[in-house]
Amino acid sequence: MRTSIATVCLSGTLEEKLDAVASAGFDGVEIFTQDLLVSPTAPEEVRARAADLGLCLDLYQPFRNGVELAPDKFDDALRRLRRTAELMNRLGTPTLLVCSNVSPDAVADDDLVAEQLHRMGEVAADHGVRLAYEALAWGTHVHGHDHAHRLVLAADHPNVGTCLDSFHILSRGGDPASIQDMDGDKIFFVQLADAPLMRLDVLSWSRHHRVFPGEGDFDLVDVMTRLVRSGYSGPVSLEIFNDSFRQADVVRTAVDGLRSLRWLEDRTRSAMASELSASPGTEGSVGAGTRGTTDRLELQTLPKISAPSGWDFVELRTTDLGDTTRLLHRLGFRLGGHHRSKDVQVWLQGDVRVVVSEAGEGTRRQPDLDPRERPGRRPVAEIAGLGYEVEDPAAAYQRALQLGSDPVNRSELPGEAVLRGVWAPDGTEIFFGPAPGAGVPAWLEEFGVESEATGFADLITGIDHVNVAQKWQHYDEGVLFYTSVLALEAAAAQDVPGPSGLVRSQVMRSPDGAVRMPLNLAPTAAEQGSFVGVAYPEHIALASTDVREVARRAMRRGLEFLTVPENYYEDLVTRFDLDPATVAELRELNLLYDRDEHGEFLHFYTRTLGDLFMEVVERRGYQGFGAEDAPVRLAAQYRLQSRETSAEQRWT
Ligand SMILES: O=C(O)c1ccc(O)c(O)c1
Ligand SMILES: [Mg+2]
Repeated sequence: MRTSIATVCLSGTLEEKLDAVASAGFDGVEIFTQDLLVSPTAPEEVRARAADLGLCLDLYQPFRNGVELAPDKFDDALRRLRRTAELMNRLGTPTLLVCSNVSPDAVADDDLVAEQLHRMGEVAADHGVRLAYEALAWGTHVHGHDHAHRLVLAADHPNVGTCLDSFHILSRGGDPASIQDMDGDKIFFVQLADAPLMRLDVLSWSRHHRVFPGEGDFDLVDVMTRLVRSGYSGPVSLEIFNDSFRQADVVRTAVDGLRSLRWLEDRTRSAMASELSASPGTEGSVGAGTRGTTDRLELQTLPKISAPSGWDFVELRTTDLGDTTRLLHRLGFRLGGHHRSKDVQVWLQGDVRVVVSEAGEGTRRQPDLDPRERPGRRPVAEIAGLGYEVEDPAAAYQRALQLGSDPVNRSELPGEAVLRGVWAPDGTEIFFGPAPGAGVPAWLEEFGVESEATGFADLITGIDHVNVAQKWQHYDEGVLFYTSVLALEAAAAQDVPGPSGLVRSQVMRSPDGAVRMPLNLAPTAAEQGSFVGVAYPEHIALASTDVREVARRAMRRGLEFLTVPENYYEDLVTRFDLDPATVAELRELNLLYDRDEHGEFLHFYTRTLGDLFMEVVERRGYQGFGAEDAPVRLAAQYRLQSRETSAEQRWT
């Protein structure tokens, strides 16, 4: 499948965009007029630069208000078209996107429109270019892909075809099924965009909220399936108008974009497996289709994976080993051992394995959280890495690389277990480990752990969820990464009110719930105005069958809890009619409480250590994540942080 991306998706100058698109590995690019006209680079130079980069200039766009015109206005449209076609010849772009008319003056007469498209086709033919007519969702009269295609067929000119854009089709509830009945050779261009479902007028929705495939709610596998059946063989291009993408790092956005297309291509190939196995093709790709076209879309596949079956380990990195390991001890963890060749410890309890390493030079995960750049701040502990148990670690690693992820290099000595990992967009190191057979994982032996059984009653049994902070620039990228690289599924997003802003929260989970990761949108300290603090802290939530006993033991061992305000407990009684003894116990142990239709939820939070805190949860059938309690936590953390910050300011 030939991949392309519109320059409008990306931040920066035209020149920066071309470089990023090429370095990400796209085959081609759509040039937006706006990007060219603000550039000092001549069209011929753009063409040469693209050729040097190995990029095809697939499309030039948009040509607006050029059709569906009153006859007295059409001559000027043809004049503009000639000028545009000349420019396209200099650029070397073969196809021009012609939008349906959005003006109140647009003409509704289909015969006239077909005739105008035919005459435009003649101008295009004179210049050796093609016109791809696209129905904008907010077009005055032409806003459906079927309608646009009927007009194209009626125009009956070899240089006039259809441009399909998934956003315009799906945002109006259009049915993509009709695509498979189109002659693929009459589809001149295809643009893909996903979007979250919203109640918003289609124009605002399209111009601000499009996202890459896999980052929203549209069924693009269905669109792709229809497209394959049509026999279309041209580029599949991304056209995403998105406020965050326009501000994010151009190279990262381009990599994210190509990841979305590769993932979609693979999903489509799987969805069409039985249909396509009937047709000849090379291994891992799809050959000629039912229409007998020799070059219908070829779909590449990725190494197959299933979602992780569990957590292998979490790795904390800290500048204060004492503080961090004390926290673990207070929660009932015991030192499992020291790594035989690295300065790393492992702490164990139940099925939970926490690797603790000391932060050294160049090991910071998020540079803006570096304590050395913030003299006077508390020592930092953070989630550095997450290990997952997967069926086939080598395949999962290969797949992640094919999806454009950067490998993590961990030095290992001969004979030591190989840790295969990649960087998540949020800076976490993601490791693929084998699903455990009998006994302890191989890597644990390097810590001198021979058996995980200890004879202690482990009150903590596993990891309930891990909450990872995402920067707003990379939130959608994070969702796609965890979807495509780990096969997690995205639940609906929620907004949690906090003192420094709404925190967007979205749970990524494996189908059986063994791995659950709420992603949280993290405003950074610098973006917080007067609020000087660390970014949104992350946390590991530990599962327990008796959270009250964990809390009691932790209290005896001196754990600093995040304290819960009395107002919260009063409200609990109002909400749930709890009896006084229960509430007294919750209060004594700093426990929070929630209930849903499935059951009850008891949990507590520790105070934040650096950029990290821990939560211990007891689910009695409950299926949520304590969203009602999160604002209480955010407010308590905010108060502590501003108190600590102002104390520091007094001291410095
Ligand atoms: O928002 C627009 O105007 C616009 C322009 C060109 C397109 O291809 C499109 O899908 C939307
Ligand atoms: Mg479009």
